Amino acid sequence: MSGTDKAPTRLTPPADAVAPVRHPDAPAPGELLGAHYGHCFGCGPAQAHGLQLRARAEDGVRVTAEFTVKEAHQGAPGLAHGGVLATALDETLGSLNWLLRVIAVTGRLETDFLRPVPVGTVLHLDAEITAVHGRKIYSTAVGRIGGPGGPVAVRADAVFVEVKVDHFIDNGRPAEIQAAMADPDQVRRARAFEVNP
Ligand SMILES: CCCCCCCC/C=C\CCCCCCCC(=O)SCCNC(=O)CCNC(=O)[C@H](O)C(C)(C)COP(=O)(O)OP(=O)(O)OC[C@H]1O[C@@H](n2cnc3c(N)ncnc32)[C@H](O)[C@@H]1OP(=O)(O)O
Repeated sequence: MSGTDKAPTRLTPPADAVAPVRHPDAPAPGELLGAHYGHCFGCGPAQAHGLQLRARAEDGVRVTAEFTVKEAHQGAPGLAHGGVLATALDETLGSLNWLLRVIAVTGRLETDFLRPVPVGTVLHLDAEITAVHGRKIYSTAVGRIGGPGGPVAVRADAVFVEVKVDHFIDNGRPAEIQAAMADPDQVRRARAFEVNP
């Protein structure tokens, strides 16, 4: 049965969930994670109107990230679109899985929008993994405005589900998959994931 056939309402880890373990080869605290894919709408440098979010490893299983809201990201005049803000949270939460050396996709993402976020604002994101249960990775994030210690504008809780690289090969478009496989860095990463489950 696929995830879409179930009632995926739980964001609270089960009682037998375990604490996340930072992989020994995870990027050092302070290190930029870099884009996982050049054309990613969340982090890719090749996406002119994308978020171009930059995430940085922190201690433990935590990342911080910044996203500058641009004109292309508006919903209401002069304000960030809620879906774009959800994307920033999704991307930041997704980047956490690098610290476990696990490939995972978003299963569930629950977002609270607490304050409007004007164009030109730098959104300061802070995310951490809270628990792991089998293939499920539970995480939480906040986005602040006016500085890393500013008021919380958005927050989210999520469940990511671990997948194999076949998830992308089987479901992605052949042209993009072939291009990604031709990128030596991408292949290196995919291999690293395969040998470091
Ligand atoms: C060769 C080329 C190179 C490639 C290199 C790739 C490297 C890339 C690196 C990193 C990429 C990350 C990309 C980041 C982008 C930002 C993050 C996104 O936006 S990701 C896109 C949005 N998300 C999706 O498109 C998921 C679509 N959904 C699915 O594919 C499936 O539904 C999936 C994989 C999530 C689950 O399907 P199942 O058949 O594999 O597994 P089942 O058995 O259904 O679930 C496993 C466990 O997870 C729970 N689960 C499943 N769905 C859930 C949900 N929605 N909420 C809560 N729990 C859920 C289930 O209850 C089950 O739990 P129990 O083991 O029984 O305890």
